[in-house]
Amino acid sequence: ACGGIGGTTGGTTATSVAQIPQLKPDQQVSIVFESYNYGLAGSWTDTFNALIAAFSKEHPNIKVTAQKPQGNSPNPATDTISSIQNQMAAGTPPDVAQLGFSDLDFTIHQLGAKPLDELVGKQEVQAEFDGPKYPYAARARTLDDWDGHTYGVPFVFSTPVLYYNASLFQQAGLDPATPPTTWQQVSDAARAIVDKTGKGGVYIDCLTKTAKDWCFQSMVRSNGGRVISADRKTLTYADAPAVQVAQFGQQLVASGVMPKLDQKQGYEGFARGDVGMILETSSVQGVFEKGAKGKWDLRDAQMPSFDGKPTVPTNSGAGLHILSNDPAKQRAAWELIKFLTSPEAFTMISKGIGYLPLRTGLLDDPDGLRPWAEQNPLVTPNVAQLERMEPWVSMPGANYLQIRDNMMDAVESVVFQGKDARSTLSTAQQAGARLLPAS
Ligand SMILES: O=P(O)(O)OC[C@H](O)CO
Repeated sequence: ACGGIGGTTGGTTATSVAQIPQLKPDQQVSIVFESYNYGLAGSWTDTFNALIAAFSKEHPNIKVTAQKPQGNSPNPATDTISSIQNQMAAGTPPDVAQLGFSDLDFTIHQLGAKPLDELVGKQEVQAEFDGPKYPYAARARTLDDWDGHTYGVPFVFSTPVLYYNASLFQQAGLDPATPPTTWQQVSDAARAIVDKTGKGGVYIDCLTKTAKDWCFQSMVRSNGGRVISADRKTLTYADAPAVQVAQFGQQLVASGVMPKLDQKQGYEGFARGDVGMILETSSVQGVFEKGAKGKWDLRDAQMPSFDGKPTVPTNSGAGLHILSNDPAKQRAAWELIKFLTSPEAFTMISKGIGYLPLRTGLLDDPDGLRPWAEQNPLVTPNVAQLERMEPWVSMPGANYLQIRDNMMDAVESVVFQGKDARSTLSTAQQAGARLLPAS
């Protein structure tokens, strides 16, 4: 029987590991922590440096060496797995790593992430999620579960948020108090922005290989389909709902309201005030706030719907996983994980970067994040979507990345190069189907 969000696909799952001892008060331990949030200067790196400094103060016996994934992809979050594999081949993997939910199947079955409930015991895992004060949001706490075990602690993520430039709305004669709620309204607003201001209309950061597939999955589900069947055995991204999403993106580009930009150009352009709207992860909210400060009015809204069909927000982001085989390092890694997911840490992460505070009770507490949230309403649409969020589903098997990348390459070529949607997605899907694990 399968738990989590899908079936296992073979590999090397540990089913029984010994519970690790506590560290002695004077026991010195060094661990390596790898996070893609070290891959972008500014709000990401600053916040993570502050987090590790605060942890080191609380745990002077644990020395943390923090590093970004090896590689030079424009999106450091796409370098994580090859980085771990290279270090594993060299015999020196990091002890604790922040790995994407899209990589979960592979992380468990090929990278050998440890089942935390066996490492530290079920009760301690439960206590971590319940917290003494602010429990994890219900939709967040099981994202790294599989087959009845907890292989990671969900850490940083967002749902798809529609950020918009209220100053450009005003210049275009649009009402910034009523942002678009449907994709048709987005298209119309984008047209007005292009025509009246000469700026870009909208950038949907869900339609390229670099964006990965978290919010493409969300858009397709919001149009009544899926990219892979619920049992993760059949690819379904050449079905009508996905084809229509790709065609919609293509029309936006062809009509000149979505600029032909890659991911980095897209979010940097929006931060500069050169694009009216962007569908984006809140991981770059700090970049937008910095760009907007003193120059233009940054606001946001929930993701738009297709003609009023209910939206299905999915999550981006990553969880924290223990890869070390050494009991002392495993315990030190667990201490780091507990700290990084503490109320104190989520307060720093939400304020500094913009990711969701997964201990959502913080937002209701006058001594927690409530005063900040009242001054910073950008968090509100994201938190509302968290309540009905569905998991970002990882593709199955050892070829999962190739399956995902083939799909997103096909989507990208439809949207940005004008390829025929139906035939392009069908051809890619047939190739992807051959890469699925035999079952
Ligand atoms: O998945 P997130 O939300 O952590 O964001 C990382 C993105 O890939 C940045 O573009």
